[in-house]
Amino acid sequence: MRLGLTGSIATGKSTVAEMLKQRGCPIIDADVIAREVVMPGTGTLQKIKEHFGDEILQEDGTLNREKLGSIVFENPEERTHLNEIIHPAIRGEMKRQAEAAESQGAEIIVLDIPLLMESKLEYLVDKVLVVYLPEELQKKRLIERNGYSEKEAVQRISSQMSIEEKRQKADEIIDNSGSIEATEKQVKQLIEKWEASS
Ligand SMILES: CC(C)(COP(=O)(O)OP(=O)(O)OC[C@H]1O[C@@H](n2cnc3c(N)ncnc32)[C@H](O)[C@@H]1O)[C@@H](O)C(=O)NCCC(=O)NCCS
Ligand SMILES: Nc1ncnc2c1ncn2[C@@H]1O[C@H](COP(=O)(O)OP(=O)(O)OP(=O)(O)O)[C@@H](O)[C@H]1O
Repeated sequence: MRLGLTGSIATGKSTVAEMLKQRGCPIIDADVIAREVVMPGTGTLQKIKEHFGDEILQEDGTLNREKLGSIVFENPEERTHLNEIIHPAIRGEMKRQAEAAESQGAEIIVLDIPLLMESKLEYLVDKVLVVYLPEELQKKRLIERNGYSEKEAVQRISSQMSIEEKRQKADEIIDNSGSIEATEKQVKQLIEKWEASS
């Protein structure tokens, strides 16, 4: 089964992915792939440079992520443009890795995709699991983790579909507003449920 793991920024996807990994599920991480597909020498990085200009690269030729982030999170049109450049490469690589994990006999394969719903990628997976937090707590954890100002945090949160809407569209929900142990318990119960039904 291909499980789409999603949520919104800082709701706890990586935390839950790590728990699923500990229980033996292979994880395919869209954020990691998003970094790989813009390595120096890739066609994707070339296209980003053509659109955003040479200033978007650092002196060593790698992408200046902070600078690109500050452009695309302030400007929805630029964000759409970046998505059009980078998302096809991410999708292709995710599919390739999922097929490889399946051919090695994995039963539950986790595709960790922050923008699964925004990018309409439900077709890539069999079930969607949303890691949920009320928005106020999401903002608090984001500010604590990244040291963002209130404005930077709100800009990033509002550049995604709201977590309430994602929760309504989910097949399964993990509520990560409690302790790590409480989240761990929900992960365990879900795995047991899937294993019993397979
Ligand atoms: C703009 C970039 C360079 C900023 O890099 P930075 O290192 O600061 O952030 P990072 O990649 O760790 O992303 C952090 C979180 O921001 C959110 N996010 C990233 N890209 C987007 C986007 N295009 N739209 C909305 N939210 C986004 C996601 O929740 C993600 O988990 C980078 O996020 C990027 O290349 N984005 C486009 C690729 C993409 O859509 N990635 C999301 C996974 S599919
Ligand atoms: N149950 C919890 N209690 C307290 N803090 C938590 C809990 N779960 C996660 N966190 C913390 O909240 C922050 C966000 O969690 P995490 O990095 O897993 O989110 P994410 O959804 O993967 O984020 P992103 O979308 O940015 O990749 C981290 O600093 C993490 O340590």
